[in-house]
Amino acid sequence: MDESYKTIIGDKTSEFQHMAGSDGVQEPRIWSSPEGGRKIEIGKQIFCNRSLNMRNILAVGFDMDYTLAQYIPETFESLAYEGTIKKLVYDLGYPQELLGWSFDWKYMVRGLVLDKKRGNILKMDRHKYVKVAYHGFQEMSKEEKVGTYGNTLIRDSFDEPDYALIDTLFSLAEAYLFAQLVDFKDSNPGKIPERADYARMYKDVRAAVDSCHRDGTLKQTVTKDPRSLWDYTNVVMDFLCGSHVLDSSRACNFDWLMYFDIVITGSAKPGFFHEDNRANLFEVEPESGMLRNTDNGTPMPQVGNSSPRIVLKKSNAPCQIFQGGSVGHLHKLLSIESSSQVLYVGDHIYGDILRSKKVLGWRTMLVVPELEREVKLLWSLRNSRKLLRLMRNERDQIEDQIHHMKWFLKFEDLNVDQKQKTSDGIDELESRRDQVRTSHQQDQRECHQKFHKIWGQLMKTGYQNSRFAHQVERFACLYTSQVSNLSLYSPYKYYRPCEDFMPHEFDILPL
Ligand SMILES: Nc1nc2c(ncn2[C@@H]2O[C@H](COP(=O)(O)O)[C@@H](O)[C@H]2O)c(=O)[nH]1
Ligand SMILES: [Mg+2]
Repeated sequence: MDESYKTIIGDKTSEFQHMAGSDGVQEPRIWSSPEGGRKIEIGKQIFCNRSLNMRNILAVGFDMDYTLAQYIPETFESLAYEGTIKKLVYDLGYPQELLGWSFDWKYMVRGLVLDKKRGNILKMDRHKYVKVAYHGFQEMSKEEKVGTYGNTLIRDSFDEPDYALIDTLFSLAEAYLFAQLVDFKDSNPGKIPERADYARMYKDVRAAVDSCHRDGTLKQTVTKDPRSLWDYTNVVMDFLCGSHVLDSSRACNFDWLMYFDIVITGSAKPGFFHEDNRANLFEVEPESGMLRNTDNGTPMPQVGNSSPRIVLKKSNAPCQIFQGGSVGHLHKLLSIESSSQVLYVGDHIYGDILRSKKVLGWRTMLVVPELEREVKLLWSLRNSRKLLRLMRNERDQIEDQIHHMKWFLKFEDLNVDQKQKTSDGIDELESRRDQVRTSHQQDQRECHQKFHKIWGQLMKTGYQNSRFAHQVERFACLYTSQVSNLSLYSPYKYYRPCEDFMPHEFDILPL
């Protein structure tokens, strides 16, 4: 395999290697080493929204893509972008000049919402107020934004089918391409295929991206000619857990299976999480990738074939590999009695976290790779943020003073001199308030731009939590920047959330 393919998946799993050396000798795990229990650097900490005692967890499940395997977006998402453009041009009649376009992988971020009909890209707060809005790449004025989204009645929609949520890193390329097409259509209306309004363009992009995922455009670049989803999983996991070589022609030794009891590929989440999902469960024969039928999770022995259960060379621990099925099968295979005994770790707030929490009541951990940079920046900007808070308080105090003086002027029986003095005082205060307000806005904007030049801090919009942060808070029991951070904590860790604060408590309890 071409060496350049190696850069598609990041090696964020170095801690895994402390579990078993390449010679198979067990090395001390971080949590049982003397280093365990020390202060963990902020970018690698696990943050807790809901108490979770790991002693009560019987099974920990891991999603693979963008959870265990951190694809590098500048290469992996560029593949999706280029593949999508080719499909738009060659299959859907979009103009050839799209082939010369390029992808700025840093432009879009998770948590954004696409307004398909209007061609807008939005960032909103937890109350679904639109705080940042662009038409294509053109920033919308405050008036346009309020005119379009200010109506409180439409605020609780912002969901499919008219809106698309950018909630996985897989969606960055399609969001960027949508913005490019909106700009292109606005300045070249005749060049876009007939009847393609913004919503149609979105649909075309979505269909083309979907097809890139289905027809192997992406997976074939990660590993040449994967014969099945199992084959692909095997190559990626083999790379992550030891070999660091993405080579499907190399004979895999399946060593990575020693870390797992069960592997399921092609689970078709989020449908997998519905117990009434009657999807068939097949057992996978690891060497050949052949599927065997099972009877509700119990493999059905086949005449003339050996059992597909792998007995691992090193640990003698069996690991079973399946394709399809649903959560009922999984619970049965693992002898799970209560769904609160399962912790599931994933990167997709909707497909992994929200569905498994809402439908099943599994405990959840969200992997947010962006978090590492975000918390480090927060830390370095802590003094500026304190100053911002002080400026905001000063602005509020001046504003209150102005209001009082205005009422005084209006309702009290004042002589000419008193009236003049009060008016002058109001003028002075108004000019001071304007100064403070302007510098506060400027400094606040600059602070946000340090996180992202367009969209600001991932978890905030202004002073409010972003919609994305709100979802994380509601549905992820735990969240962290990468899976391997788990190895920095004891497997018996009792994760406890920090104290909740209501606005009335802030001035009473020092933070
Ligand atoms: N058919 C589509 N498949 C997609 C799309 N976006 C991602 N994917 C595939 O899903 C899995 C990753 O999901 P995960 O929850 O298991 O991490 C991987 O196989 C992707 O190729 C899509 O738009 N359409
Ligand atoms: Mg994933």
